[in-house]
Amino acid sequence: MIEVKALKKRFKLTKEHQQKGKSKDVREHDGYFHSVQNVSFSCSQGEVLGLLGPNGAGKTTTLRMLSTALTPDSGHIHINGQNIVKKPLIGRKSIGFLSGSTGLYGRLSARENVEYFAKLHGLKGKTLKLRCEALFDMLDMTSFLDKRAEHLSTGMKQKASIARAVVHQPDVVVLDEPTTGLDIMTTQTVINFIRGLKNNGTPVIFSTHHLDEVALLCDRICVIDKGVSFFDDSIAQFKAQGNSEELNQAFMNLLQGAGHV
Ligand SMILES: Nc1ncnc2c1ncn2[C@@H]1O[C@H](COP(=O)(O)OP(=O)(O)OP(=O)(O)O)[C@@H](O)[C@H]1O
Repeated sequence: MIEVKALKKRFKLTKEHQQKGKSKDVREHDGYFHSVQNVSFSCSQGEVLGLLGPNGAGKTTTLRMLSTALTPDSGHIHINGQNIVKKPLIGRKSIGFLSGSTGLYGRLSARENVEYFAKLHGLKGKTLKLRCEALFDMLDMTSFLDKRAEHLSTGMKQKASIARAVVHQPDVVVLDEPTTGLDIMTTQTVINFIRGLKNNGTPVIFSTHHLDEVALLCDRICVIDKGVSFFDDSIAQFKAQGNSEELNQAFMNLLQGAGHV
């Protein structure tokens, strides 16, 4: 289980970043951009949580704190009771993180990339081979395993990046917009893969702008805007914010209710 409480992260503003005039974001003050101001949510065994919010809401900044790439200014992130803000090494072992950038080594093949990260996580021998082969199969990667990463298509790179992120069988999987830019077939493979993680009991948190994927996968929803989470509840409660099964309406109603549009 992962519990996130009252996360905050601000960035020091350089002269180039400072905006002038009325269009200035309310989060820009005191020489800082307060990207994440108060974000809380939780996700238990076997649940999938969708992190929703308009562009610039603070989703990626939040997920980068979960991955330990960024240190929160304040707040807590507990995985199975361990505070990973205080113990980032435990966090790195416990979380599988897919970021927006692929992070693959261009000169290594897809197979070599995944096996390399498996070795970094201490896997070896038959265990490493079996784990990698299982992932290659689940993500339908066999046709391009020996191609260099720099020559792979967007979808192939994304599959290799996902395999790389989860090769160590992390306790929690965090995916930043995992299907952005993918074709229909590849999107379906990724959706099936997330379902497989859920069925194995792994909590999955993913950010997305695609509400059709939310309807297919999510048990819980967290909505954030302007760096603040103002909804963290079940998919049933999320749907209840609209008049029908139409999730777009629920999303817009929530943003309007919170005074964000
Ligand atoms: N290093 C930084 N310095 C200054 N501002 C930053 C920095 N990183 C992020 N921000 C700002 O924080 C805000 C939140 O960005 P973030 O990437 O987390 O949003 P997002 O919800 O993931 O957006 P999108 O849906 O467009 O990907 C943005 O306004 C962004 O410009």
